Amino acid sequence: MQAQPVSSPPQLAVRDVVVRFGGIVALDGIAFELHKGQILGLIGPNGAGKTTLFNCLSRLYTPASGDILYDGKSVLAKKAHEMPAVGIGRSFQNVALFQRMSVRDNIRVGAHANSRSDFFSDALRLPWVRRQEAEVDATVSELIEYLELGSVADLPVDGLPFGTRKRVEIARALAARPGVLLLDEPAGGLNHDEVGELGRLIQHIRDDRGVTVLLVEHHMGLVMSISDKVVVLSFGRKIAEGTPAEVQQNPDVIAAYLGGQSE
Ligand SMILES: Nc1ncnc2c1ncn2[C@@H]1O[C@H](COP(=O)(O)OP(=O)(O)OP(=O)(O)O)[C@@H](O)[C@H]1O
Repeated sequence: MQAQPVSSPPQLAVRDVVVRFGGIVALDGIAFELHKGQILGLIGPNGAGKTTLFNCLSRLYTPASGDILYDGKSVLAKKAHEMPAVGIGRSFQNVALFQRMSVRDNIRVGAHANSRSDFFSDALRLPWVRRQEAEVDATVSELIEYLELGSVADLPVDGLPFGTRKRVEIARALAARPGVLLLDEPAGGLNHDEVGELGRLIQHIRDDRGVTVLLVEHHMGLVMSISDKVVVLSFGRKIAEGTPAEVQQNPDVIAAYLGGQSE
C-alpha cells in the first residue's frame, strides 16, 4: 500500500503538545502529522522526549496543553486501555507479555481488546458470542502464520528468545487491528540480522495490512532505511522533520547528535 498524499487529512495529528515534570519541560510544543500508510521515525538523543511523547500517544501521560487527534478526533479523553479500540496499538520497549501464557493466548488478549462481551452472554454461549470467538480464533491463527510463530504457538512466552517475544508483542498489538501502530524501540536487543528482518516485517505490515507506523528508535540504520518521514526531537523541541535524506543532512540534527556524544 502507498502512503496517502499529504494533502489528505492526517490519520494522527500531534498539536503543540507540552509535557512538564516539575521544572523540566520534557515536550515543548511538539507538532507533526502522520498520514495513512506512512512509516514515521521519531528520533533524538537521550532525554529528547521520545518516550514522553510515545506515552502521550498511548495515553499513559496527559499533556499539560496541546492535543492529539486520531482521524480528526481528540483522544485525550480516552484511557490507555481504550486506545487499542480507538485504533492506536503499541509495543513496549522491554516487551510486556504475560510470561506464563502461551504465544497464542497472548495474541488472543490483543484480539479481545476489540471484542465485546458480558458475563451472561458468555455464560449462555449466545450465538453472537460463539461467532465472536470464532472471529478471534481466526485472527489469532492468521497472525501466528503471518509472523511465523507456528512452531512456538502453544509454548509459554517466558522461555522464548527475545527476538521471538518481540514478534509476539507485535502480533498482539496487530490483533486489535490498529490503524496506527506505535513501536517503542523495537530493534533494542536484536542482532544485525534480526534488525534487518524487523525492518522488512514493519514494511510488510504497512504494505499488506495498511497499518500506519510510528517508530521510536535509536537504531539509525533501521529508521533511515524504512521511514517515509523522520521527526527529530532534542531537549523537548522538534528540531527537524523531513525525509531520511533531508534529516541526515540537517546541521541542527548533526549538532544535536554530536553534542549528545560528547556529554
Ligand atoms: N517520569 C518522569 N519524571 C521526571 N522527569 C522525567 C520523567 N520522564 C522523563 N523525564 C525527563 O523528561 C525528559 C525527556 O525524557 P524521555 O525519557 O522522554 O526522553 P527520551 O528521548 O525517550 O530518552 P531515551 O532515548 O534516553 O529513552 C528528560 O529530561 C527526562 O529526564
